[in-house]
Amino acid sequence: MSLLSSYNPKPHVVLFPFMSKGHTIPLLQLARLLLCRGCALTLFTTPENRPYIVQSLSGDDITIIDLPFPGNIPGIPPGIESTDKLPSMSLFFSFARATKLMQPYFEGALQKIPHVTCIVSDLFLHWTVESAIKFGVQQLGFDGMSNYVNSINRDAVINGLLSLHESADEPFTLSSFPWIKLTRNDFDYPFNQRHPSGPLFDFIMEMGIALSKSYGLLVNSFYELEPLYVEYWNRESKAKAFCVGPLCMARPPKMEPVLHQECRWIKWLDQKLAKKKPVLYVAFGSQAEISSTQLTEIARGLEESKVSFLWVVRKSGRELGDEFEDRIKERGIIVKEWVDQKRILEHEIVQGFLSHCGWNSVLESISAEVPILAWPMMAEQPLNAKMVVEEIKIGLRVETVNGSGNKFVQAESFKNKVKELMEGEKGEEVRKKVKQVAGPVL
Ligand SMILES: O=c1ccn([C@@H]2O[C@H](COP(=O)(O)OP(=O)(O)O[C@H]3O[C@H](CO)[C@@H](O)[C@H](O)[C@H]3O)[C@@H](O)[C@H]2O)c(=O)[nH]1
Repeated sequence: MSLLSSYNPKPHVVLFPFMSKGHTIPLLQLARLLLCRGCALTLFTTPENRPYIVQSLSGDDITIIDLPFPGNIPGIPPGIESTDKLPSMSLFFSFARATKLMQPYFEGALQKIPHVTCIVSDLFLHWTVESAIKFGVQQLGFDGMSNYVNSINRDAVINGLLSLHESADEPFTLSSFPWIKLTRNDFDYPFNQRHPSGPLFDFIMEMGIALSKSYGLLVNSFYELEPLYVEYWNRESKAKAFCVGPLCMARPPKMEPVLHQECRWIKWLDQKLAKKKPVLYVAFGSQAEISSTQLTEIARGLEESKVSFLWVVRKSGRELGDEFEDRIKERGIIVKEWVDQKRILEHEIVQGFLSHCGWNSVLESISAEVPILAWPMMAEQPLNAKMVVEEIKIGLRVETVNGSGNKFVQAESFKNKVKELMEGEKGEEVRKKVKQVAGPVL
């Protein structure tokens, strides 16, 4: 073969998503956009994640390469290669740190790919930046969070705001955004500590150092949603933010329409539409851990609200009691399978979303013009909830017992807030607002 015939004129992007649904899904959506724009792609994953990738992406211009996921990691059972399958989210850090053992395999494979234009990899895979430097290729980071959250984190850390007060409940004001008041409880471990330290802290610092060596940060957001925060980030940070979202607006995979017709929950939504009964969608992402006691409170709150609801329960559902489904069957449906969340949110009859405020869920809700009832649980979700409720005003928030440090919510708060969102004046206000906010992307 001549040199000329082996030369591929298409830009060739290497994508490496972190093995977590909330991180993989948006990068697969980005992959579809890049394919539509004529790029060739190589996507790295692991054997257990391959089927999910294959069902979401196909075509002549995409190569999928499996790298072995490290074995013998204490606490992580063999075959568990995605964070949503971990026996406990307390293993998240061990899982993320273990990925560094994939570096030699990644570099071995990279060596065989000619003409790589750039590498897009998750910040959790921070070691990929070193690989990119070795191969003389530009790398762009992806962290799946908003500019609002990235900017708040930066402002709080750089200005030492997290160590101001002894109590994690004591409010402080951000230096660059004085209208934002936070407490340390709004941050996840280790940043909810007055003097964060330890292996997880070191890991996050490594991510920061890697980002400073990146060409930039791809952000799943759009400028009009958070202009102040995009501008702040791009003024202050070496790695510039490129807003490429909302990625959920990317063309869905071809197989999805077939699935829709077969889903009992879509048929159920169609029936509610025929009866003009607005539905609240209830779902908490791919990895939230909810205790049985808390599930019971949600169930009672939903039942007593008398609102129609579709609830995706990631557990067996047995915790809800045998008669629960019978009692609510006129008004509610419980789904234990993986659903097409975007499709549900886009259903005309879905008019509210009780959400943990994972960033993908927030963007999917905005794109579908559905207001949110926010119940953040972990990671940056409390900050996303703050943005949803106080900054862009497209949602309400449930009340936790005993203030911000505790995430437990009683049935009464669920009931009252669900009614407020679906039937009250405040619900109407946020419903109007979300349509305005969605304007630029629709
Ligand atoms: O049955 C399901 C369940 C989930 N999803 C999709 O899975 C994604 C879930 O992402 P997200 O809403 O962001 O929640 P998490 O899975 O909790 O996401 C993690 O990753 C996000 C992006 O970094 C962070 O914002 C969250 O805090 C973190 O928990 C969304 O696209 C959903 O549409 C489905 O399609 N079907």
